[in-house]
Amino acid sequence: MKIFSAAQIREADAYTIAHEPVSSAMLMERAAAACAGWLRARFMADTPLYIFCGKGNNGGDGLVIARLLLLRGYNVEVYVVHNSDKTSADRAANYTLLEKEHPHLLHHIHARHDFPTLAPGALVIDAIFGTGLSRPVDGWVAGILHSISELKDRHTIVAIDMPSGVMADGSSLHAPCVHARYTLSFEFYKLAFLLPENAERVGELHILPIGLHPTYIAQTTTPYHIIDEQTIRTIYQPRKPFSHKGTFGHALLIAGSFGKMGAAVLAAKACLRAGVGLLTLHVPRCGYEIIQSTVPAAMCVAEVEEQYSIHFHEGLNPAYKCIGVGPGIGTETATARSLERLLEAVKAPMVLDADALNIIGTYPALLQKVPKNSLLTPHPKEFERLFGATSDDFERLSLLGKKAVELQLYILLKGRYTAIACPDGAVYFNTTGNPGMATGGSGDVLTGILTSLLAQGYSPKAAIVFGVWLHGSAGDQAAARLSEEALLPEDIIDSLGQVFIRLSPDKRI
Ligand SMILES: NC(=O)C1=CN([C@@H]2O[C@H](COP(=O)(O)OP(=O)(O)OC[C@H]3O[C@@H](n4cnc5c(N)ncnc54)[C@H](O)[C@@H]3O)[C@@H](O)[C@H]2O)[C@@H](O)CC1
Ligand SMILES: Nc1ncnc2c1ncn2[C@@H]1O[C@H](COP(=O)(O)OP(=O)(O)O)[C@@H](O)[C@H]1O
Ligand SMILES: [K+]
Repeated sequence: MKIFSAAQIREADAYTIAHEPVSSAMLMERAAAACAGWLRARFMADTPLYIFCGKGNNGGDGLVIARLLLLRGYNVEVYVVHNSDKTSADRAANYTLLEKEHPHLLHHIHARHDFPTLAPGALVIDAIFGTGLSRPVDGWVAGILHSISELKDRHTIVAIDMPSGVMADGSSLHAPCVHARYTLSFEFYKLAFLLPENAERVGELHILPIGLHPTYIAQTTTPYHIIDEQTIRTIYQPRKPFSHKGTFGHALLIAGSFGKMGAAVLAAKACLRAGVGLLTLHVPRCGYEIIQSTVPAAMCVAEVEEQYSIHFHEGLNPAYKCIGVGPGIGTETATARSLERLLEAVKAPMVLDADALNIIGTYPALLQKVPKNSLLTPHPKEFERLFGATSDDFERLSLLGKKAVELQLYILLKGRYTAIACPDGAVYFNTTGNPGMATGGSGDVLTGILTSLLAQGYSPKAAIVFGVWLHGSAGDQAAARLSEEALLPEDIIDSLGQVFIRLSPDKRI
């Protein structure tokens, strides 16, 4: 699913109007009807309802929502926020319509002191600004956005298309914005919704389809995409009946150290459950018995010492299809040296996570030695250690994309919506997963999955997109069974099977 900019959304709008028997007024009616339907399904008609409308088309949507809900007997008051002397034609037409039928329900806000006192338990609709916002809101209108946000603990705030004040394509980190409980947005995710800085503003997001033209959507390019299950189904390769363990590759995981062998166990189990044919673990001496007894399906090569030997790469088995390195390896100098030798010796794409990334953060010259098309999986702190601090999430997203292209690596940035930047400039956002996965070890599971998929022959892009989606989906299955609170990384691993079954309809029981 594509993520379009505000300008492209306007073009999609215009294209739809030009190529379908639908006018801009009808499109507004459609958008508002989708919102009114959503509201009717959740709120009773006697809920006190206050709709704040701006002077652009977002305000137009608010006026149509008011008219449609009045027809259903809702208890509506409309407040026009006079942010500008100008207005859009469709908004003006809908204002006239409402004024003719319900003049007593229309109120006007020209200054902050015009803000009303609300009845208890009210539903507040924010239709002041949508995708047309060009710069941060200031002056008394900013005060109105504050007044609405201040209501959030006592009233339910629903934003139409965007929480007012949030810009679709740029940071509004320090700008005044409405903090909504729900955002009902039309047709597309906006980039702003996917970044942590807007989490408290967007609240629970619902994307409502309004039938924008499929040809425009298919023809228009954008670097930003949402990973959807349809795409995953085209990536997933079901096993063929005559396949054997050699078909699914031999992976090597270099993970664990004294006190952190759990990371190696989790990555190994995830690697096996994600379908690898053969798995070898390379661990320090202390890890040998642990791996042999907890992951019997894996082979184990142990160092004679407690640290990683700088020569171990000389014994690398050429049969390894993919090497995953990092979870729990520590950042000792000897380990850093052995990582350097490994990066120099390996030519095929690898998976680098956790301490492998922390070591590279300390010795940045190592970045140039990482094999092209490798997968790097930093969380935000690791990302900062690798590439430096940024002042907002948009700047960080842009740095992520720039580094992936410059270094010809796949770099993901973990989070609620993990962003995967590709060497070709594309960025994929993952929407699966839940806060139950915010627990130590979840990332080790992801490393195991990615190493497994690369070893099985998935291309680096397919492996990272599929792997991140799979990890989040398994986390969702596990949370549905156990709750988010009780979820452990092992449960993500145990749920991988259910996700594979979902992807292969003929295997459903
Ligand atoms: N294709 C779509 O997605 C559709 C979009 N529609 C609605 O149309 C909206 C976009 O409408 P518009 O382009 O008219 O834009 P908006 O209504 O989002 O904003 C325009 C208004 O904001 C004012 N404004 C802009 N920046 C400002 C600032 N920094 N401070 C104060 N005032 C500022 C302008 O003067 C104007 O009054 C969407 O968000 C959506 O709600 C729907 O009506 C129909 C279909
Ligand atoms: N709130 C959340 N919503 C969705 N996914 C999450 C959330 N919190 C964490 N995750 C996922 O869990 C994983 C945590 O990885 P990481 O921080 O590296 O953990 P660790 O290093 O402890 O193993 C990431 O893949 C991340 O995307
Ligand atoms: K809005």
